[in-house]
Amino acid sequence: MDTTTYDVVVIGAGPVGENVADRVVQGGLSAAIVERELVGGECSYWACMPTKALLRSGAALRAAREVPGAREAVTGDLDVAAVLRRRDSFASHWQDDGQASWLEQVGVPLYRGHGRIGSARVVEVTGADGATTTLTARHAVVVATGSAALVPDIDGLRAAAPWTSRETVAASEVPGRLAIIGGGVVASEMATAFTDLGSSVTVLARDGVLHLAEPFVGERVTESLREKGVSVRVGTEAGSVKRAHDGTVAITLTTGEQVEADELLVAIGRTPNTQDIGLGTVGLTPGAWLAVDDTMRVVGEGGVPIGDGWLYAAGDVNRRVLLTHQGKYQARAVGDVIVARAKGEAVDDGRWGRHAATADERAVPQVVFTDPEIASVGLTSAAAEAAGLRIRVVDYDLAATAGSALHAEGYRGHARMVVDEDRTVIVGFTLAGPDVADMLHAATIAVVGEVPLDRLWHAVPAFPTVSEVWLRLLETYGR
Ligand SMILES: Cc1cc2nc3c(=O)[nH]c(=O)nc-3n(C[C@H](O)[C@H](O)[C@H](O)COP(=O)(O)OP(=O)(O)OC[C@H]3O[C@@H](n4cnc5c(N)ncnc54)[C@H](O)[C@@H]3O)c2cc1C
Ligand SMILES: NC(=O)c1ccc[n+]([C@@H]2O[C@H](COP(=O)([O-])OP(=O)(O)OC[C@H]3O[C@@H](n4cnc5c(N)ncnc54)[C@H](O)[C@@H]3O)[C@@H](O)[C@H]2O)c1
Repeated sequence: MDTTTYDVVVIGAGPVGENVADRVVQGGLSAAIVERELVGGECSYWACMPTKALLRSGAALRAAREVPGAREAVTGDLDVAAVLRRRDSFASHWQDDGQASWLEQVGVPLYRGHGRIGSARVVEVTGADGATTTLTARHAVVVATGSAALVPDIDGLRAAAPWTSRETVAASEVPGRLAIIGGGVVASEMATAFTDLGSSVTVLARDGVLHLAEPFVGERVTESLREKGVSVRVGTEAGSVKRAHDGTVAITLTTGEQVEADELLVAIGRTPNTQDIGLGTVGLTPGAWLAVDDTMRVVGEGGVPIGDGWLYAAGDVNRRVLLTHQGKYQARAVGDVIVARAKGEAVDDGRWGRHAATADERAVPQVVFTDPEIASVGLTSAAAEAAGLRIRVVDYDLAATAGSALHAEGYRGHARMVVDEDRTVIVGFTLAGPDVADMLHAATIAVVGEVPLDRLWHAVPAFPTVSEVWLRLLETYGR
């Protein structure tokens, strides 16, 4: 048995683990990383990148069809094989050499195998050959093991071999009929992608489509999916599932109705990858999400850090925000705080401090790549009210901007800004419309910077762009 010591040991080389290790090394400490599957994690091979590659061709074709002049040049439909090839290339053909060599370049040794906490500051790595390597951390162990698709206990579901996001994103063929359980982000994006690719899609959205967003979001995405021929069944729940010998999947709803499909995607949320990482050795429950303090130290009962604070958790596994960019933001804070503590430097963990992931609470940006695109940051009006803020909601029709008319014929879109009336700052912003994704960062800056509306009047949007909606929202609010 081989034993090696580093300042920091990171379990999981997804986008978050990679960034923690890099940050630690940039801070002058040594770090090793453990990965049981592919360096790059879910995001690179089965999530962010390949899903967006699947969606982009359909969006580009729609965009061309909405502009006279370009429309006439479009003579056919999507080339499905070419879309899948592009997806394969964005998933690096499920090979991680590129990301593994990046680790080498930044000076982070990679241990391939399954990592488990053996005791305080000790990680046991079991390789594919069954051999175990023991890694000891002088300062910290960081759990960045991410999450996996949650498969509910529906009668017959597991036996029917449903697709999770992984099989869907990596599909080599487009099913004729695709049923989806769930109405969240994965369900909405995959319903859009597979409809574009030619599947006949049914969405079983128990709680509605994107129901946690501003209400106009779910309405517009549902309307657009239905216009494309998707059967969106809101308020319906699967009671049982059975796959016949010919491969057909029959989903019996709790109402007794039946939906048939060739494949069934289950997209009802995530479960943490903590079942088998040795949590029992530190008094935590295997399979649980890891609760953390403001500097991402894992805490047990009563919010007290484990041991002397040597165990950290970042990314999906701590359940704060299940998004790559936000996990990487946590990774930067975690890497820096571990270095600061190791060197005996001051820890800056106050609100908006260098070592705290404050934006996780009130300023999370997200883009959902549906048609229309949804871009949001901060609190929805409902969440702001629930948080006890005195708010004013300001709405504007994106189609009423000069830029939108130029952008596409029949442009449909909407913007909402949620203003905290006591401080006259924006606490939430949501956009729905074609190509709104890249307009989001302006809103994120306004929310994080807590820029007073009076000052925003001096941020003049260029004419004629869709971003002129900023001026229109201020005018609607009044000066
Ligand atoms: C279909 C889909 C689409 C998405 N699209 C987006 C998007 O467009 N934008 C966005 O921001 N987010 C998106 N997300 C979310 C994003 O994928 C996650 O938030 C992100 O991958 C989390 O990163 P992570 O490093 O915490 O975990 P992961 O990416 O899950 O990486 C964890 C790594 O740890 C490894 N691991 C686990 N256990 C062990 C162990 N015991 N030993 C060794 N290694 C281990 C895993 O193999 C994995 O490589 C999407 C998610 C899904 C499912
Ligand atoms: N573009 C992006 O940013 C992007 C894209 C895809 C995924 N993601 C991330 O991946 C995570 C997982 O996505 P997701 O769509 O699986 O989860 P989600 O939490 O977004 O949505 C889950 C949906 O399933 C429904 N649901 C829950 N339990 C159910 C049940 N038993 N039966 C029927 N419906 C049920 C919920 O009402 C909800 O609509 C998200 O948290 C998201 O942050 C992000």
